[in-house]
Amino acid sequence: MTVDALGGLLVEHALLEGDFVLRSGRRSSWYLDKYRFETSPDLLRQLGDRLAEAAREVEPGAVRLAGPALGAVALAASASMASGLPFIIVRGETKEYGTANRIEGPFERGDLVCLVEDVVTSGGALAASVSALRDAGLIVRNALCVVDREEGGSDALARLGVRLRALYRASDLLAARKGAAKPHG
Ligand SMILES: O=P(O)(O)OC[C@H]1O[C@H](OP(=O)(O)OP(=O)(O)O)[C@H](O)[C@@H]1O
Ligand SMILES: O=C(O)c1cc(=O)[nH]c(=O)[nH]1
Repeated sequence: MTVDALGGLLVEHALLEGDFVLRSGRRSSWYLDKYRFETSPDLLRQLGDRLAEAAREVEPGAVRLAGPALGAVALAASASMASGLPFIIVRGETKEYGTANRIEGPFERGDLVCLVEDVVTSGGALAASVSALRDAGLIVRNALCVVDREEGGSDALARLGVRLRALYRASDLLAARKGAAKPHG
């Protein structure tokens, strides 16, 4: 499948129009519902293949992928299967019982990881994951996402010393949507 064809399927399956409050508190007239593409086995496989390829390019020395919960876990799992790299899961909050982990899955201090995210808007969610990973002694220099909404996330991450590579820019997806977005609700 070509990059453009996969982008078209993301729009077809997941682009919603309406009035949405985003994680950052901003409002938007559109929303890319990642769970609509991550729950499709064909799309998940295709995205995992592309994220694995991108991880090899941007961080060839990575020994693990890292997926922030919840949305990026399926993507990290798919990219892990495609690349053979193990992955870890970054919780939003430390678990309050059992292992009391913030980061799930085995790792060693000093491991170089490549972050995998679904959608980046302000970069706030990824910045929190970068802090959690660095606090645990992991090295993070690169992050991948499926869609960069181009609303400051890349610059915010750059200020933390993390480069963001997106499979798709929102402006390209929106330009190609040709009325494919679904009304929400
Ligand atoms: O770049 P930001 O401004 O931080 O916004 C993007 C983040 O917000 C969404 O997560 P959401 O809060 O929907 O969490 P979920 O993965 O738990 O569903 C999205 O999946 C990113 O993680
Ligand atoms: O910024 C967000 O919260 C956000 C935007 C978007 O398009 N999709 C999503 O899952 N989250």
